[in-house]
Amino acid sequence: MLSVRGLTRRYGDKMVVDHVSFDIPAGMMTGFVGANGAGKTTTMRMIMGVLAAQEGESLLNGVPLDRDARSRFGYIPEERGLYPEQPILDQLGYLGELHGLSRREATASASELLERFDLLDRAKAKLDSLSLGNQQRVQIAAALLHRPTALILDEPFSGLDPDAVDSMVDLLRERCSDIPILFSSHQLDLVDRLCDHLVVLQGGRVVAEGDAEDLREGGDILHRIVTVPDAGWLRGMPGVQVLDVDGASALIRLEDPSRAGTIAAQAVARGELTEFNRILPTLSEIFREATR
Ligand SMILES: Nc1ncnc2c1ncn2[C@@H]1O[C@H](COP(=O)(O)OP(=O)(O)OP(=O)(O)O)[C@@H](O)[C@H]1O
Repeated sequence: MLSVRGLTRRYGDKMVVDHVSFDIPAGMMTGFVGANGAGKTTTMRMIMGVLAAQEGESLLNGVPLDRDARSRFGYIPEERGLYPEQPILDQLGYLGELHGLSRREATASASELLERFDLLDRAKAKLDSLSLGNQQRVQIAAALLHRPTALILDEPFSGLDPDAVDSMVDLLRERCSDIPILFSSHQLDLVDRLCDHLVVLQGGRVVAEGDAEDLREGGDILHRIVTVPDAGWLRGMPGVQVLDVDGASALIRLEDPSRAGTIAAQAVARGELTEFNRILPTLSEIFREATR
């Protein structure tokens, strides 16, 4: 588990990251979301040590990160960081060496990843001769080639088409299933689909954090109820807020969710109850609620 404890950064008088603490559990994809300027990139830079924290620290399994521990991480920085005008395989080989691999190991690992992305025949090409999506794949290859102990990925999916996102996620799940992964994103549909754990930042502070299922269970739970012939009777029920009725089907919010059984029993007594489902909020809805 990677943990962030009290990380703080000001620029002049402006507090940009304000005593931020959260966990990035191993074996999970942790989504890091927040509006532009919320402080995600600044936090990730402090975790990676490329920007000094003014207060606080980051720890891996309880041990504060030092240069050595960070050199085993994989990082995609916001500004990317590969050289546009240099051949791809040369760069990856050099980077692998920086991460402690021999040149031969680095080249073998880079070639394997490039092959996986169907880019091996472009290994000698300059990075900027590739499409943006393929450049992004090379960035991912650079983050993965030394079998990292944790991944810090700043907007790794931006600019990728849906198939490319899927193949990237398959690769992450396959090769990094037991390490902490933190990725920032503005694509809430992706966050909904990919996250096992979520951290929501607003104005430099954590406003929601937790496992996806716990957050959803603790959010605004609705019920879809279908009663034949008509669900209109629910409107008069105390403790039931009817959000929408369409003939036999209604979307309701219960003031006291533990009364769901009573409502279901009344529906049965009145006629035919054909459906009664809990509808958990999506992570996008949790994000919107937390940042309202
Ligand atoms: N070097 C700097 N000097 C002054 N202010 C800075 C500096 N770097 C970042 N900031 C400010 O810190 C705030 C947080 O920026 P940061 O890039 O961390 O946010 P973010 O959540 O990653 O945003 P985005 O989603 O747009 O990438 C912003 O208001 C930004 O203008």
